[in-house]
Amino acid sequence: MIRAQSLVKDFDGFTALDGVDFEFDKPGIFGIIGHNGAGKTTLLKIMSGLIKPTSGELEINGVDVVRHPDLHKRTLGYLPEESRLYENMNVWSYLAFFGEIYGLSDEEIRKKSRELLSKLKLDPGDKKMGEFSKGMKRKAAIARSLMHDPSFLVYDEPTSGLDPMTSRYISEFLREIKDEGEKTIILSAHNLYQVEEICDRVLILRRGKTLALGDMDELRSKFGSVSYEIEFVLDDRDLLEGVIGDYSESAGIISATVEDVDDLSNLTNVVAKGGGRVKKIESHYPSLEDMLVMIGE
Ligand SMILES: Nc1ncnc2c1ncn2[C@@H]1O[C@H](COP(=O)(O)OP(=O)(O)OP(=O)(O)O)[C@@H](O)[C@H]1O
Repeated sequence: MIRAQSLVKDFDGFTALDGVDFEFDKPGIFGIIGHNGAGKTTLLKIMSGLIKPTSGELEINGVDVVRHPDLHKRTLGYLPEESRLYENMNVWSYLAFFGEIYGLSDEEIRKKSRELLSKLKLDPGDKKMGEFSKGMKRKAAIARSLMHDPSFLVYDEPTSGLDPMTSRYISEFLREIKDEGEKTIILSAHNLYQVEEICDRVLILRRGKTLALGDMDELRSKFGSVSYEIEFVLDDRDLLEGVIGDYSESAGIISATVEDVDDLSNLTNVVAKGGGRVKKIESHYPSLEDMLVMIGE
């Protein structure tokens, strides 16, 4: 359970977060999105106990994170936007190093490292981490964040800069963690398709303020309704007068977008009565990307 109330963060007179409130009350994935500079990393750092808010309250799983960040860190796995890896180490020593910091036994370290590298499909061979690809580095950092089996994960842009295959693999990995039903994952991302796919609840930040908060259905109803794309054939174009506005035509097929379900029904009646035929109707919901474009910088 996360409860954030009126979180404010000032950096030398610049307000990066300006009174952010939200709650997330179950295991699952909570996404934070917004344009560059919206305050995502600042919020994630506060949620990790790495920096303190200038004012406001934050409680995570019963711990007052503002006053007791160290208590919170025991159950936290944090993935920064850019992880500093130990270039000359191999990944086994790297995971062992962090395993020891977390107080794991040698046996636990070996078991956990094997399990995580296999789940993440990270096969390091005899490469040092400095020789890893970006995707391998990200996977190593994710494995490190999970060594002590934390219940709360804070991931800052887990798939940024990765190719679509690796990005997809990491999304699937996060979804599997979510399906186990024991961990809460807070992530920020610019890959909005990924956020739509895996997040249960999304916070949209704009210049440090909450612009919207909800699951995808709630956000869609806030940012606009469904529209319908229709394709049909109809010989007598005069029948369309006053029924639809703009339409385009290619190889005898007419395409139009209709915003209202009654207008759609009216149009399909006109097409049927005029001896035409509807070939396709598709519903179009606003995506998170559409929403971010709508809200502007
Ligand atoms: N330590 C700092 N000192 C001064 N200003 C800061 C500091 N950290 C962040 N900021 C400012 O706070 C604002 C929010 O930054 P933040 O990194 O949280 O944004 P973001 O949403 O994560 O951006 P991006 O998508 O580009 O990573 C920015 O204007 C940034 O310059």
